[in-house]
Amino acid sequence: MDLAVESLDQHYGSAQVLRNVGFAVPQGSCVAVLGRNGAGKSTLLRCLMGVLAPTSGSVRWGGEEITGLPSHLRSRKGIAYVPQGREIFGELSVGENIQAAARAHGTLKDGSIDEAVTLFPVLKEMWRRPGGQLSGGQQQQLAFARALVTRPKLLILDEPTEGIQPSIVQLIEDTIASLKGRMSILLVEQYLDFAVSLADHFVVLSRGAVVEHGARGVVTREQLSRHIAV
Ligand SMILES: Nc1ncnc2c1ncn2[C@@H]1O[C@H](COP(=O)(O)OP(=O)(O)OP(=O)(O)O)[C@@H](O)[C@H]1O
Repeated sequence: MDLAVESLDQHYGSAQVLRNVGFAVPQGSCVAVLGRNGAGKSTLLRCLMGVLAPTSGSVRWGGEEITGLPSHLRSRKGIAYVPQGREIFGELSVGENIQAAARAHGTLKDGSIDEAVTLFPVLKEMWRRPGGQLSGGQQQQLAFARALVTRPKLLILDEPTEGIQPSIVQLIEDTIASLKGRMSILLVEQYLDFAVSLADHFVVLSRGAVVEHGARGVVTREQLSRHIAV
């Protein structure tokens, strides 16, 4: 299933934050959305997940219009979201965090939890520990596991390297690489090297507008970094 975003506009009050944004995530591909702080990346993802209603424009998933669909129905349709800051339940244990996600998606007893924990063995070791006591990297792995137990067709990742120590960045990169092809991935990043090593296609946002886009091998690193470097 393809995700197609067309002519998306978003305002916060009188401030326009997204301007005529359009791009696609073809089935099985990995698309990176790049841009500086404040470029509108998180706002775009909130519109894609139904957390915010765009002022205008459309989002289609497998050809179906989902622009007005609430978040929980988007996730039912196979779209999973790992938000910036991860938003895990700090009071709940690692196991409870993962089980709650699987229960909500009806995948509690179909092996999805074992599959997700196999990817992140540290979560097995920390199973009874409150999520709030994990390190940033461990919380990121927990957030990934929570998304993966829903067996998504599209995984949306908002800055997965933010606040993560270098050794875990490599693990997250390897994990995303291993998921490529099994599901579509929409990766929002500020860290160019990370995005370049994973994505097939790049979309660069600046002040809410798409200022560059292109496939790996077509768009150059200079074109990508021009709008990202401070
Ligand atoms: N709730 C809000 N109300 C008003 N303005 C907002 C709100 N959320 C974000 N903004 C503004 O919208 C613009 C885009 O913010 P957004 O968080 O989408 O950017 P971003 O590219 O994700 O940045 P970052 O990398 O810092 O997360 C910024 O100027 C920001 O200050």
